[in-house]
Amino acid sequence: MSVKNPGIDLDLEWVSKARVNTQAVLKRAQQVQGRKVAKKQWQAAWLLKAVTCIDLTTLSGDDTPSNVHRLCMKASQPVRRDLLKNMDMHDKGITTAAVCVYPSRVADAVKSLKAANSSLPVASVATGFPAGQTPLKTRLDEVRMAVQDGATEIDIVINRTLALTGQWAALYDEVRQFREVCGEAHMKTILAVGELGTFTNVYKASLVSMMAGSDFIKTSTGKESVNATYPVAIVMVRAIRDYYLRTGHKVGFKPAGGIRTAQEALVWLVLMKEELGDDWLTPTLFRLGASSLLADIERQIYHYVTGCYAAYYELPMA
Ligand SMILES: O=C[C@H](O)COP(=O)(O)O
Repeated sequence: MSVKNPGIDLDLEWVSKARVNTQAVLKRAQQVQGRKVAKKQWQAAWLLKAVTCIDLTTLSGDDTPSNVHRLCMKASQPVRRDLLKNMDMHDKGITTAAVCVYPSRVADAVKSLKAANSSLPVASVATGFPAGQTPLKTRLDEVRMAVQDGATEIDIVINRTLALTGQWAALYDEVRQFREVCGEAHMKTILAVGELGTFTNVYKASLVSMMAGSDFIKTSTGKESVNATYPVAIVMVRAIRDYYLRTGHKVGFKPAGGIRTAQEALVWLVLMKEELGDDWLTPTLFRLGASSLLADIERQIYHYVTGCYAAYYELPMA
């Protein structure tokens, strides 16, 4: 990743004046979902593009060095080589964008990738993921530990209590502190939109997180009951656009949570292209956070190449 957002001073006037037109957002989301996505070889190309934007994730209580190792191997070779060869894409270095794990598993992921000679980034969730309900000192220490263990991307969660009670200055200060302890690591800020109540709150939390120096804003942890939805994405990408127009800083977007099908991945790409343009169609500014999306994408690519569907056991880790 090379794009970095230095952030700006908190502009509370901008935040307090923000309003979102719910009906317009819902209408726009419906339009995007209804778009015809590219067919045949174009669709296969778009699916490969989606693969390169995935943060391949495991965030489970039963994660171990061995399943993290498997995840890393899959991230390094996400689509079967024979399928890529058939599409003449076998020497293009196609990998996922990163692997994403809990802080305690960062060292395992770094070790596995190093042993495989892979330079794939390791992202760590942090700051009391998923609820963010631990003391600030603990949350800051967690970021420090993940960075020390080799994570070069940190997915922090915001303090929803501050957002829900309108304490935007306090939220800005916390995110700023996380930014500092991230150092050179890229920071993705998870808003947990399913717990923010209103679109206006989502827009304000997006703005404050960007002002505080987030390199990406991310919808969800995958653990809330409502995760990445298209309407909420419209609100967030428009906040990204407004922030860019006002400051000149490009901030990335990461929908995450419940994204499971190739079809959904294509809709997310269309949404990015139409709302933010081609600059946001690369892993530097767009990620799909997902634990099980890759299986369906690989299956659709298999179908494109062979004309029939693979059983899941025919595709490793599918
Ligand atoms: O950050 C990524 C999410 O936790 C993944 O959610 P998922 O398991 O629903 O794909």
